[in-house]
Amino acid sequence: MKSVSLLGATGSIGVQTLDVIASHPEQFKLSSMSVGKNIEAAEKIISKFQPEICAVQNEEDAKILRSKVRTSTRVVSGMEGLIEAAVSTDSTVVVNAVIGSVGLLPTLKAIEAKKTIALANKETLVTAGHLVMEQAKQHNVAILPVDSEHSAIYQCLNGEDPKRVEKLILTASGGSFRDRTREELKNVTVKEALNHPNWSMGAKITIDSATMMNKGLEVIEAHWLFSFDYSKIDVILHKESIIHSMVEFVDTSIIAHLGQPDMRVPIQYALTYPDRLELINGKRLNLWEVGKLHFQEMDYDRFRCLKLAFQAGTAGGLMPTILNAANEKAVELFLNGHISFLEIEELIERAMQKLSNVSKPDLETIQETDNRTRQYVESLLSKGR
Ligand SMILES: NC(=O)C1=CN([C@@H]2O[C@H](COP(=O)(O)OP(=O)(O)OC[C@H]3O[C@@H](n4cnc5c(N)ncnc54)[C@H](OP(=O)(O)O)[C@@H]3O)[C@@H](O)[C@H]2O)C=CC1
Ligand SMILES: CC(=O)[C@@H](O)[C@H](O)COP(=O)(O)O
Ligand SMILES: [Mn+2]
Repeated sequence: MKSVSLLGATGSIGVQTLDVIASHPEQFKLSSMSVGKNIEAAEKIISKFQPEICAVQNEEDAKILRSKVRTSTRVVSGMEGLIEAAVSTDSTVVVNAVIGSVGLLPTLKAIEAKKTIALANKETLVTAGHLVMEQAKQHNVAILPVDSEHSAIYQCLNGEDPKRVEKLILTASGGSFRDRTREELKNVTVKEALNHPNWSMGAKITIDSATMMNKGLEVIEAHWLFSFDYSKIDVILHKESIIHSMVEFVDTSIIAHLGQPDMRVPIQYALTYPDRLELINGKRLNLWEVGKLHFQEMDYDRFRCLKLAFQAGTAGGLMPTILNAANEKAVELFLNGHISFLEIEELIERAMQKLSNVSKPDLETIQETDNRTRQYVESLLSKGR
């Protein structure tokens, strides 16, 4: 029986993780969980899974939840609560499925507590990859990828000598606007941007996918997870999301990972690794039903966010922190109707130009820069750009 701590239980990855846990009750139990603001959903999850701890973002919501909970679950709140949910039970694995750089501190604390990390929260590695990987090495803790591309690469690399790897090839669906020109992107709406062709995901990552920043964040995530230089990481457009990613070797062989676009597969694999379990209600992939698979070279002028992410990753230091924080703020502004779709990349670029870089930043500098970047992006808005 594996005991699981789940951060972000009410989100897209969180709900699918609960589905995996419930589908194999003999294998998994939920020992702790966290939610943001959705306490109605939290109440239902608590009643079904009876975890020891539930962390809620705000104390006011925590008070309401405490008055409703009928189990012995302890309801805690704030960042302290989130960390408690990550470290204070007998769990051996923490699934980090919160959104944004808020996931960084609980990840670092969970590593210190020697928990295996099943990482969906890519912003954590983008904002402070060197700190997370150093900490994991120091405590001999595994970081297992949940992100579909990284889970695919992890499986393609299995047992291979990294020196024999030519390239990691991440596939990108192209998101909601893959067939539109830049001219056509000027007036797209939030509703259109939220309509991803292949995956049903949370709002922020769906917008990231439409701007191609998701792939940019994933390039940086791959750099840290697999220790490859950016010159060895490539992105290719593949609109069907059937090949989840590939690895090319020095002898020209390419190993690819294929499957249905179903996040329960990489979530479950991270929980069972190195073993596998049947995916309950999983749809098998019949390639004759798919028919053709399509591939296209990446156009970095069309997808400027991807270019910015490669620049930030290659520059290193604080640049990925700035890229990530500016993106989080800009996406929030777009989702709230304050800026247009193309202004997302503009604000990120301006933040990267304005804020200065520092190599090997410590945690405090990263947190301070994250805040300062968000404030800078906000200030551009109030100045009317
Ligand atoms: N969705 C997907 O298929 C994939 C997602 N990922 C990555 O996984 C992570 C989660 O994505 P996804 O599930 O789509 O996101 P969602 O927006 O669906 O869920 C986010 C979760 O985090 C909680 N949350 C939000 N803000 C805070 C906060 N400030 N403090 C604490 N908790 C908070 C939310 O709580 P509440 O709803 O209660 O407010 C919710 O439980 C992201 O990093 C994403 O990039 C990676 C690959 C695929
Ligand atoms: C499911 C998953 O891992 C997402 O990150 C997905 O990859 C988004 O798709 P694109 O970014 O390729 O549009
Ligand atoms: Mn992905």
